[in-house]
Amino acid sequence: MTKRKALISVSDKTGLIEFAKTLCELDIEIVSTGGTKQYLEESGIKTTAVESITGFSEMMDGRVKTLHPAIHGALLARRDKAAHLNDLQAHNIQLIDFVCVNLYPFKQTILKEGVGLEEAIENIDIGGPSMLRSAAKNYASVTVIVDPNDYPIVAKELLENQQTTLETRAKLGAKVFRHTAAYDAVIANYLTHNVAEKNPELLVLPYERKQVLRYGENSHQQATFYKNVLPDSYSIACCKQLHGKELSYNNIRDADAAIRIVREFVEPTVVALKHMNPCGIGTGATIFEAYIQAYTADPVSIFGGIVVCNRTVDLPTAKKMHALFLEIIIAPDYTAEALACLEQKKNVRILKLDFSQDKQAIETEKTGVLGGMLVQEQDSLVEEVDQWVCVTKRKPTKEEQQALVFAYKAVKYVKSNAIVVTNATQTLGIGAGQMNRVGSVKIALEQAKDNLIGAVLASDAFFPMSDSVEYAALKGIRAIIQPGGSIRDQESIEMADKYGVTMLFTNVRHFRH
Ligand SMILES: NC(=O)c1ncn([C@@H]2O[C@H](COP(=O)(O)O)[C@@H](O)[C@H]2O)c1NC=O
Repeated sequence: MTKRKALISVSDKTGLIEFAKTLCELDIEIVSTGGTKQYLEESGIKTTAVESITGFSEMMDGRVKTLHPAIHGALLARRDKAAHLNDLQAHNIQLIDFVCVNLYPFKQTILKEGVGLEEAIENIDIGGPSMLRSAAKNYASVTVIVDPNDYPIVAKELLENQQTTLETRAKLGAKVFRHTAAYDAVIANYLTHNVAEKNPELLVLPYERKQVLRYGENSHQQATFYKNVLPDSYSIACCKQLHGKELSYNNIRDADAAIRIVREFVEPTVVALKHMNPCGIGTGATIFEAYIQAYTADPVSIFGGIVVCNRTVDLPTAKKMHALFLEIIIAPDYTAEALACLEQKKNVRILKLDFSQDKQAIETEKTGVLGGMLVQEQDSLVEEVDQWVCVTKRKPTKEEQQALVFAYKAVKYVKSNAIVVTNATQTLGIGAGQMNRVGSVKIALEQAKDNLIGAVLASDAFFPMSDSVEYAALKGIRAIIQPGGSIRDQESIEMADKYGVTMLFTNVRHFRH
């Protein structure tokens, strides 16, 4: 009786020797390609060269080695169809029952420094996915392994029963199509980018599971966190957790929102955030100062919130944080004493984020809608402050100008209709997500009411009417920044002039819905 055959052709050799030894123990003949054969034989594992089956030697630098009917016929033949088996016999092809293939490292190649198109193209695997797909299509009879993590389960079943179960083969087959689809998606996106195609007719998104979450937005919703297979600018997906409970769905979204804000600032900055909106943004000469600014911006809302710092957390800052209940702290690093201080609380999630990564936001923004997905560029436009126009008689003082720059950075990250009241180093009042703009103005000013000397106000979009301007002026605001663009801008300008308030137009709107 001819031995059962396993075809092994792998780039990632993890766990291979042990698995191949198990196949030998079970008297399964191993057929392999050049590099894999050499690797196995160096460990004393005897294999048959794939060339002895195809009758062709590998050619074109490995572009063609297993692409042959003797391989694909052996994998695709239905074992329950006499006609298929007759075809095999007619061509003297023997069945292959096991396939163990993983692919040329395309992703790792394109991530290397200075890799050109030619090298990338040579790392597009063709023969490997073809074998995987043939085997996976025929999972009813063929066991296919694309992930070395699956060697143990297959080995176990073979050692116990000489064969794998249909259930396992079906799972492994489905996994293959996920892997080849994701592999092709990375290639497709790379080549699409290469030809600068901005709106391709098909969107293919390779994401890998990072974490199965305990639940989603609410405890009755299932949820999973998937991350882009290609690392992008610094993000919640790249954070390393040093301490505390597992991140939840809401934690991840909030942390993401907070990280986006801190990206905007170069100087030491702390962002405190709750429910996708900042409740305090503070800057200072040191991270301690910045934290105090963010905390005092709204000492009530920060409770149970998320704090992101863009500098190493030191002991004095950690002590202040420790005095509060915070869900998550994110920073580029922590001094040993600061970490020890924060770790006294069992549950607080302490995360480290490498801020040195490229912060240019190249990843697009994707929003799910029922039945589809919207894709847009991130709102990463850098404001050109010298293009802002003062439309009122009164011009901003130097201090007001600094505060207006700070306010306009902050308002961009507040849910529309967004209004922020700030000084030059901290938010003082934040009106978020109201259905009319004057509602947000009132909320922001009510919160800032004890700190309005020298405060400025920013709006993420134009004022449709002059009522907001009047309200702000009556409360003591002396300078306002907004995009402008309403057909009734003139009314707002006149209202500002009436109260001696400065108003700048930026001509750039920053809705955040
Ligand atoms: N061209 C082919 O027919 C072909 N057949 C298998 N491969 C790949 O070659 C790699 C293994 O090659 P080797 O055993 O020679 O080191 C595997 O990642 C496998 O997916 C091929 N390479 C690329 O397409």
